Amino acid sequence: MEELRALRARGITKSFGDVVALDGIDLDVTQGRIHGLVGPNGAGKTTLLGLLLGLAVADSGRLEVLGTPVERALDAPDGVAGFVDGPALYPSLTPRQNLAALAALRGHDARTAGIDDVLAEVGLTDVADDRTRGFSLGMRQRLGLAAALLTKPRLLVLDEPSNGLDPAGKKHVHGVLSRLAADGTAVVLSSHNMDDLEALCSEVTILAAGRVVFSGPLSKLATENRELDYRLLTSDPQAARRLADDAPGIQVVDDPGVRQDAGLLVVRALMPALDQLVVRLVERGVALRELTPMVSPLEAAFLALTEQQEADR
Ligand SMILES: Nc1ncnc2c1ncn2[C@@H]1O[C@H](COP(=O)(O)OP(=O)(O)OP(=O)(O)O)[C@@H](O)[C@H]1O
Repeated sequence: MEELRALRARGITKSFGDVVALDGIDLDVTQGRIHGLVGPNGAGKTTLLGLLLGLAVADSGRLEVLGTPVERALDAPDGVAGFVDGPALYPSLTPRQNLAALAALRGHDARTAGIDDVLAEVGLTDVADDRTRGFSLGMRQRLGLAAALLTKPRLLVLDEPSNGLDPAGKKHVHGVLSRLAADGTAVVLSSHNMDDLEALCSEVTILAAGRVVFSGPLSKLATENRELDYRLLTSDPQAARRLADDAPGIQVVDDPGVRQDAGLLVVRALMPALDQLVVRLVERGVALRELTPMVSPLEAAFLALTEQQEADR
């Protein structure tokens, strides 16, 4: 079955005076996927999300959202909703009144706009009639998400939606986004939190200094040609060390953060060399008890790619 494209960007540039925020960005997002944008501070994530929401226009390049080319107008393309830099809310109004005002602005009848449903969906029913002023960041984020859901978007654009959420709130919001994606909505979100991205996204784009340094499935990042450090715990640490020292493509790393007396070994390797080492260990009767990357593949890739880009500047 052909996958429907929610978003296609080619050669997008955007500058603010002398500052080049986006420098030839290509991006593809398919319907029903959650796509993560990650990058150091100032990499251009918010600028890019703002273009998708029609808050600014690109200086050059082609942008197609939900099958329609985005021209130079400042307006959210039909079917797109979300927020950057935190949701815009009226602090003197309650969540219910905020959503009713938004529905009215769009020419909808507040009674039939589904306000109760979206408040329940984001877990704000209990505070639906409290004033928004004084809401925590996490509650405002949830209300911003409710406002976006009210439009039944086919492309949802969120700038750091997990900011300020406690673990339960995060889990709740992740559930909402995953359900939306399962129903066919494309979600593009930025985050600095690798755990969130790994939990939520099937694909990521890494930006550094306004450029794409990686874009694709998370699984590809994990197997990309990059050495990672792994913790290795076996039934016979001495034998494991001897085998690791002799194994081609394996470097034993003396990591001060790892307790040697606990029998742990840290090895740096590409996946095929690591596979070979595991086979050798088992052949020699050394049982494998734990084998985990020291940092997640996404975090390792993020650090390697963005540091390289910074060095090249
Ligand atoms: N309105 C603006 N006027 C001037 N410069 C801007 C403006 N918006 C963004 N920039 C600059 O463009 C670059 C990209 O900023 P952007 O906010 O898109 O980065 P980001 O990846 O979202 O960063 P962060 O992770 O800190 O939120 C930065 O150098 C920033 O200072």
